[in-house]
Amino acid sequence: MSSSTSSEVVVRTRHLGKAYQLYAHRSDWLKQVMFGTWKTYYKPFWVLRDIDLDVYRGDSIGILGRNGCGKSTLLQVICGMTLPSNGELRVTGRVAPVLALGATFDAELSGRENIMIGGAVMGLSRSEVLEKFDSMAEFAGIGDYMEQPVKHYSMGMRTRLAFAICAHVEAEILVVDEALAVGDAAFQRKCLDWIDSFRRKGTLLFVSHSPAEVRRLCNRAIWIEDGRIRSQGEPSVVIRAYHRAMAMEKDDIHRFSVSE
Ligand SMILES: Nc1ncnc2c1ncn2[C@@H]1O[C@H](COP(=O)(O)OP(=O)(O)OP(=O)(O)O)[C@@H](O)[C@H]1O
Repeated sequence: MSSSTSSEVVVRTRHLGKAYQLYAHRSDWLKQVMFGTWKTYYKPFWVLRDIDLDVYRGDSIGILGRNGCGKSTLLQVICGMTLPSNGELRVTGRVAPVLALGATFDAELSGRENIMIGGAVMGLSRSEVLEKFDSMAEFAGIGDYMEQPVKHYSMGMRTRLAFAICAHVEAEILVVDEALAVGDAAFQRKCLDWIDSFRRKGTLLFVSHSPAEVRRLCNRAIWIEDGRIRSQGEPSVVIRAYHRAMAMEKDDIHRFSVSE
């Protein structure tokens, strides 16, 4: 636990694992639905294994790891978007998941209508959403597109809308999964400034491929490899270990291709 955080654990996982069901043929899915009680028609693909994690109130945790190692899945499990396959999970407090919220937008509805629904999903009353609407619209900064169906939005505009809602729901835990990667420089700056102020009062879980961002915003880093926590602790220490492993791997690949 960092000295800047409290002793209250807001996210606790023990031996948490997540497996997806992989089917060799499409028809196997239907067979599983119909005859799954007697026979299994899929192979489990373990994406997370044995995750033991304590997140303290006030922590800002940066999650690192190569593509496909399980970072997003871990956040999705913590947000309640997908269920763990085994182990324990306890989350205390309102969670605002930026990318996950964007993924639930109804593409046929306008930005304004999605704000009304998204705000309600995040626990705001109708009058609270109406009261905060102008401020959300200003944060999103998408102008007249607020009245257009979301299906006409770019990825960056969807993320702006999702971030604007999350920034107004007074969540205790903010989950940012590479959401900044799709924003332009001005929006990234705005979000980073907002995250910077949020982390002074809330708890942050932040997936990023930018070590500089993790160093600046986080008091702890977690490096995930092949679905397991490989290392966690002070960001600069974890980042150094992660980079060293990446560099050694690059050297191995280089040696292999030279000796071929
Ligand atoms: N619904 C799903 N069904 C089957 N496999 C899945 C599903 N969602 C994710 N996966 C697999 O789980 C693994 C972990 O995915 P995840 O998105 O958590 O990785 P990540 O570390 O966030 O990667 P990235 O840095 O590329 O975003 C990947 O191999 C991915 O293909």
